[in-house]
Amino acid sequence: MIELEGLTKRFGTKTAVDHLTFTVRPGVVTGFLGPNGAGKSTTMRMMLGLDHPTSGTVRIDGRHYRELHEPLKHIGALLDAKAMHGGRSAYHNLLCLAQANRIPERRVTEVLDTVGLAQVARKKSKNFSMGMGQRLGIAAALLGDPDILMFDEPVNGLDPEGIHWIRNLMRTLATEGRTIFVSSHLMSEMALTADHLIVIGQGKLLADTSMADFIHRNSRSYVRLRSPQRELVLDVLARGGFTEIRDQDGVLEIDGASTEQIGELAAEHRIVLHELSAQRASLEEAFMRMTAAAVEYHAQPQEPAADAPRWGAGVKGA
Ligand SMILES: Nc1ncnc2c1ncn2[C@@H]1O[C@H](COP(=O)(O)OP(=O)(O)OP(=O)(O)O)[C@@H](O)[C@H]1O
Repeated sequence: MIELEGLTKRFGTKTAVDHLTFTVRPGVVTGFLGPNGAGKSTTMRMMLGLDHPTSGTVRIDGRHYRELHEPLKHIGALLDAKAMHGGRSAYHNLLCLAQANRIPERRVTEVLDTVGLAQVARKKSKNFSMGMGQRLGIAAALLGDPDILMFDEPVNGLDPEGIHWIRNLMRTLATEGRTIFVSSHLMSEMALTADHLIVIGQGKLLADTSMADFIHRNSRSYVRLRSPQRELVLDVLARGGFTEIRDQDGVLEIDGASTEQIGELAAEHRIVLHELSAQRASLEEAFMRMTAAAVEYHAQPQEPAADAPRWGAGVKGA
């Protein structure tokens, strides 16, 4: 378990992390999200004792990082995969780490097997591809067989097979009862991997909730409908009190309605439907919606294109 209480970090006048209080629990994958510059890396560095908090505390299994005896056996982390010694082989890099942390040499072979680098174990790590370097960094995190694992952007540089592999690895590690804390900018990947989310913006906590709840609270859900009797549908919907409707090239998107309500209304008026489906926003849309106000560096605002959909009451684009 990782517990943060009032964790704060200032760099001069810049407050990178602002009174963060949350707990990362075992047995689930917890995703750590935030726009660029939100303070994710700084938070992770403080969790590992690499940066000192200006105020507040981080506890790893109830203790400060510096109080941990043989820390790699408690917490393993992938922060910067390039941190390895390039002139050494993968095996030698891990062996040095194992020896410095009183970890038996057999673990080196085990973790190289786990991450799929056994065949290239004797090759110098400076010749590794980005994906292989990432796997080596993950092997280092796993070396002490820790109960807590922290991964900063673990899928960086991995190909689709590698991404699938790390997703399964994280889920398996969580199933074993470990605490898994992972940051990523790849929302589609996060949606498949994480059970719980911590979201920060400008150093502050924005959400600490389950994945399902986060998407539910921050997304727009609507009913999508296609019918050859569009005019009749619009008329019936208006009379039924459904006024939040957007027309997207003949496909109607109706807010504040359920498929049951619309389906029954259509049946009552003998309307032919070619499509009727409930739509829910993706994690990416939910994230964009929640963090819009907390993005540090906005792109220059641009005039919307003439055909861009606009929102308001009534039928749009009709
Ligand atoms: N050593 C430092 N000195 C001064 N400012 C820093 C330092 N490290 C981070 N910052 C600032 O603190 C803020 C948070 O940075 P951090 O790298 O933690 O964000 P992040 O969420 O990890 O961003 P990204 O998603 O882009 O990696 C940023 O504004 C950054 O410029």
